Amino acid sequence: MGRKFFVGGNWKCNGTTEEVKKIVETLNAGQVPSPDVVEVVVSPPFVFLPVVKSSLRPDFHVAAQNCWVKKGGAYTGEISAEMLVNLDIPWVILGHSERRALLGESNEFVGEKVAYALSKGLKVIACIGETLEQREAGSTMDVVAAQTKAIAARISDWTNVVLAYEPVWAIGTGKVATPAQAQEVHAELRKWLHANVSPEVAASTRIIYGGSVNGANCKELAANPDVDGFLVGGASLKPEFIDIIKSAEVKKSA
Ligand SMILES: O=C(CO)COP(=O)(O)O
Repeated sequence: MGRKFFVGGNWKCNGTTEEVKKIVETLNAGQVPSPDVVEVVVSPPFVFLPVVKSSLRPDFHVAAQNCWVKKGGAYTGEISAEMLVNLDIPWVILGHSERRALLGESNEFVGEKVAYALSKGLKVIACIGETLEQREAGSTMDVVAAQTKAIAARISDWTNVVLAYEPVWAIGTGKVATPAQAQEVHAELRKWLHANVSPEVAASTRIIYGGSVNGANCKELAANPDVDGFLVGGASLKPEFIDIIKSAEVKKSA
């Protein structure tokens, strides 16, 4: 079936020139499995994309953390998909919960962004996930299905999409989902894709987990059959990101 393990590092709104240089040096020196085994994508803030792209090892790739919903123009402060393509930035993260919550990005808006970015040739890490209140109310699957549906309704080709399940209550809290909790939602999402998109898309789309992933908990999470990798926040700024990349080995021996 061949869903290649995927590890993304979301640096969020962090870093100085000096810190970025250090992180890249650490990444470049890290011993990791070959690109046949794991796909690694790091996502610095926009302003550092060119320097990271030009100094990063060639087997790792870069992603932007957002892009505008349509063709660029009079949208002060925005960065367009066209610009990312122009700079040869292959990936973009869209729909992160921080943007959904703090900047009011709706399911529909995120769906439109995903469709536009794909139409320009970008690959997309599309983020979904429930809040603690939603989980406690028992509506986790309804929430992530609605978020996924808003994307599915606007795209027909899932080849360049990675779906990142990031429960909001696990992001930056140190409160990681248990392997069973992650597996349960990933399996349900795959079922949803099977029923609502196609069996092929369900089988081939990578569903990665994000939320307090670190060097200590990654192997246990990676061992789950429907966990195809990670989107890492805080730990992606630290040397332990290399250990998280190495957790791809768990799949090889599975
Ligand atoms: O939001 C995340 C990645 O996009 C996860 O963040 P943390 O790994 O810091 O919890």
